[in-house]
Amino acid sequence: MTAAIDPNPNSYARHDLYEERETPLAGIGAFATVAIPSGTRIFCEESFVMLPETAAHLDLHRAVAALPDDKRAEFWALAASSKPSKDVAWVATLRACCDDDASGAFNILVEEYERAWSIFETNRFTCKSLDAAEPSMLGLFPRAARLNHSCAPNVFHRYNPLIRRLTVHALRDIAAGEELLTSYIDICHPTVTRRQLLRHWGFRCCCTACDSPDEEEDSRRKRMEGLFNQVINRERKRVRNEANWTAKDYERSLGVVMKAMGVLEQGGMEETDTLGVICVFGTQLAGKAGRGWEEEAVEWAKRAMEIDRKCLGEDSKEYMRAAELLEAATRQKDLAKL
Ligand SMILES: C[S@@+](CC[C@H](N)C(=O)[O-])C[C@H]1O[C@@H](n2cnc3c(N)ncnc32)[C@H](O)[C@@H]1O
Repeated sequence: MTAAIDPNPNSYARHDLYEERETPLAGIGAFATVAIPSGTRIFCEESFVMLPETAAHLDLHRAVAALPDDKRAEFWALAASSKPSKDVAWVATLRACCDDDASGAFNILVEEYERAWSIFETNRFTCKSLDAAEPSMLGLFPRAARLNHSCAPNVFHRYNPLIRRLTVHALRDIAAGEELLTSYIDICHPTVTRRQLLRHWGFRCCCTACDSPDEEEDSRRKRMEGLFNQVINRERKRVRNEANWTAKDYERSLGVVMKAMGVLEQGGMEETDTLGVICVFGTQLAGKAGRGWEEEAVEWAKRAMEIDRKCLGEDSKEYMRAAELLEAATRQKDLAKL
């Protein structure tokens, strides 16, 4: 089953659902101007700078210099909060390219390169290619760059390589006036780990999850991290050792999947990097486990499809894959191959 892809790129842009404005403590943010129902594609946009993960200061500066004037101005207006890189080899390379390095002009130039790098590090999004074997790229998206972070986000972002755009979807119903908040990191970590990861962006998160007085909030994420790792490790083991994997082994894996789903649902963490992935594993394992698990396979495939539709849209490869899984689970055929 494949979803129709809109050939008109302009129809991807939505300007009617939110506005950008200053927040009291987190610079500029994006705020809903109307009620936004769960699953709405709030906006979707092309990158204006896209570089390989291995790119460095000089590559970035070259890419920015090549932008048209309005885009270049947009780049320099973005927030710059990341700390300078420890890598300084590029300074010597830059010096070698400059005619006159005796004056203060060179220092000013270095500062400009450092600011560009800080803007890039503060605002870039990982863009995975269609082919999982291809290395990821890092992209800048001017609208998404204004989304602030929360560890209990109400929107979900993901680069969609099929339409070559970053999409932003509502994870739940959002009221007019609410700030749109995405998560810069995997939300299935305990607070102490999330704080470390968020140091990259130079702020201390005070979201409802980080500042929750409820200790259960943190222990749920610790449990989730452990269960998610268990599911992944058991899957790796199964793939290496599929011929010897017994019905008992499948049942054990499915037990961990069900526990993980329970914890995620309890915590309202219904997004595709967590619950969506778990539902796909559940469907595949139930399909391979065979007798007695058929109905679960269908239910989990439906859940995966729902979550991928909500977080990514019907034009995503994840949604299309979940639809294929549902079809196979419903027909009780070919599931073992997926
Ligand atoms: C991608 S930008 C987001 C937009 C930014 N606020 C702006 O003014 O353009 C990331 C930066 O926003 C700020 N920021 C994002 N989320 C925040 C939060 N929850 N609390 C405080 N600052 C935050 C940090 O300075 C961070 O490095």
